[in-house]
This record gives sequence, C-alpha cells and structure tokens, in this order.
Amino acid sequence: MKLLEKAKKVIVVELDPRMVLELQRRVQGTPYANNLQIIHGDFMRVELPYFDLCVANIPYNISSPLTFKLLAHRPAFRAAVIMYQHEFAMRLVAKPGEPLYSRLAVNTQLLARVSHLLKVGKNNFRPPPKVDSSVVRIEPRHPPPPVNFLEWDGLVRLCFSRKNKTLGAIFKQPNTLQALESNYRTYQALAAGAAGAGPSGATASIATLGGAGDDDAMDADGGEEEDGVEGEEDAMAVDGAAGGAGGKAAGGRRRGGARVSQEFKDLVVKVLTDNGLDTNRSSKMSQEEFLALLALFNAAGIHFA
Ligand SMILES: C[S@+](CC[C@H](N)C(=O)[O-])C[C@H]1O[C@@H](n2cnc3c(N)ncnc32)[C@H](O)[C@@H]1O
Repeated sequence: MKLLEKAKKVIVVELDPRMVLELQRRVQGTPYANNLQIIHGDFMRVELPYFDLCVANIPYNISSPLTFKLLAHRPAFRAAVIMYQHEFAMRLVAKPGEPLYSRLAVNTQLLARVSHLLKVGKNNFRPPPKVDSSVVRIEPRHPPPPVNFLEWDGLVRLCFSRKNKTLGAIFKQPNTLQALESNYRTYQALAAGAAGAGPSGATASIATLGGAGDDDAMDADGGEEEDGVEGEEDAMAVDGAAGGAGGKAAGGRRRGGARVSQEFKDLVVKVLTDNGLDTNRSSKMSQEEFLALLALFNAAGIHFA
C-alpha cells in the first residue's frame, strides 16, 4: 500500500493465484486500484513491461536468473532494491580478493553497481525461516559495457573453474587449449570465408550470464551453498556454437585425444606473458582486468564462444 501511495503505477508479478486474489481484494474500492497492474505468472517466463524501479522480496531459488533477467531488460531500469538470501547477497557484492568473490560477483558487477543495504535476520519473520536475508541495491551501468556476453561468459567461467590457480596454469591445461584451438581454427576459417565474420550467435544476451555455473547455485531454502566447482568441461562453447550447450566439448570427452599445436600453445602463453598476466589469479581480478584479458585474447584471434 505504501508503494501504491507513492508511485504513479505499480506493476506486480506474482505466481500464486491466492496471492493475486488477495492483492486484488486489498486494493478493490480504494483510490489505488487503478494504479496497480498485476501480472499473474512465472517471473522467468513473463514479458516484463517498462519499469524504472524494482522492489522485491523474491523467491530465493531463482535469485541468479531473476537478477540477470532484470539486468537484461531494456530500457534499463534505474535501480532495484531486492531482498536475497544473506549468503547470496554477500556473493553478489563481493570484491576481488574477498573469499566470496566469484563468477556471480564479476558478472553482476560488470553490469551494475551493487551495494549491501542491510541484513534482515530470520527472527524478523513469523514463523522464522531457516535463513537470514539481506537487502541489496542494484544500479545498472549506463551505458552497458560494450562486450560480447557469450565471449565474456566463456572466459569468466573458465577462469573461475580454478579461481585460485594462476592464469598461466589454467591456460596450460590440455582440454582448455584443445577447446580454444578449435575455436581459433573456426574463427580463422570463417574469417577466410567472409572477412571479419565471427561465428554466428556471437552477440549474446545478458541473460546468458545468469545461467547456472560453477558458483551461483544456491539451495532454495537456504541450506549450504553448493560449493561445487564445475569441471572446466563446462567452461566454454567450442566450434563457434552459441550458448553453454556447446560447452561440454571443451572437456575433451567428445574430442578424445585431439592434439594441440605448439604454435597455438605458444600464442596463448605469449598473450599472457607479454602482458604480465600469467601469474594473475581470477580470485583477485577486477572486471576491468577480465575485460582487458578478453580484449587481448580476441586481438590474438583467441575466442571463448
Ligand atoms: C514474498 S515471497 C518471499 C519468499 C522468500 N524470500 C523465500 O524464498 O522463501 C515470494 C513471492 O513470490 C511468489 N513467487 C514464487 N515464485 C515465483 C515466480 N517464479 N514468479 C513470480 N512469483 C513467484 C510467491 O508466490 C511469493 O508470493
């Protein structure tokens, strides 16, 4: 009601028909009835209308895809104030070098400024849930960074598959080199066929970044985080295939014993060492450093999607 008093128009997305009815009952006959639009459906499936502010106490089991759906929405909203499970919130706002810094943090902070506003202990609710909550403010960056999100996500997934290893070590792994060389050859072949063309699907949606990955799985009801570090086989798409579906091949299972050329190994090492990046660790790299790393690799013809 407070929101309805202040805002010209409030749009609600709600899945539960009982909640929809209750909401309708509460505004019926009030001056606010005309200010409220209720979209009855699954947030992840509905088409969102224009909005400039978002305020939400969300179902925690869709925290990551919901956040990236919001961040992919155009035109971009001004700000969102969202309550998350406390642990998830702390991972969203973690900075390079902090223990909770992860793919989730770097992807979110690529697209938005995020700040932790307040912790809401479980005892503020009746009955108390199992988990504490936190309210986070999200402000999308204007303009959004000029980056191919498929490429970006391929690189970041790979780097965070072993976030405490050096880049030198990550990029020495045979499976990684095989997948990268395959992409490299595909790009070369395509470039030979049509100057400047990359594989199709090179422009990815931001929503790609919300896909389940090595570090953004959370228990719906707030149990322990799954700390599963996924194998590097899910790290990138190969052969120019768009999206994560192609990623399995990077593990080499389908590829068997394909060899990596010395020339390609040398090229990868050169990109890292010439730029003093081989000793960097993902756990301490900012999103600016990941952007620079991606630009250096791409300039050398090395692609992650
Ligand atoms: C205000 S409650 C908060 C729940 C709490 N944060 C948790 O995760 O247990 C979340 C509301 O979102 C609704 N909801 C759940 N899943 C939804 C979805 N996919 N799309 C839209 N609304 C949904 C629920 O019916 C409920 O009214």
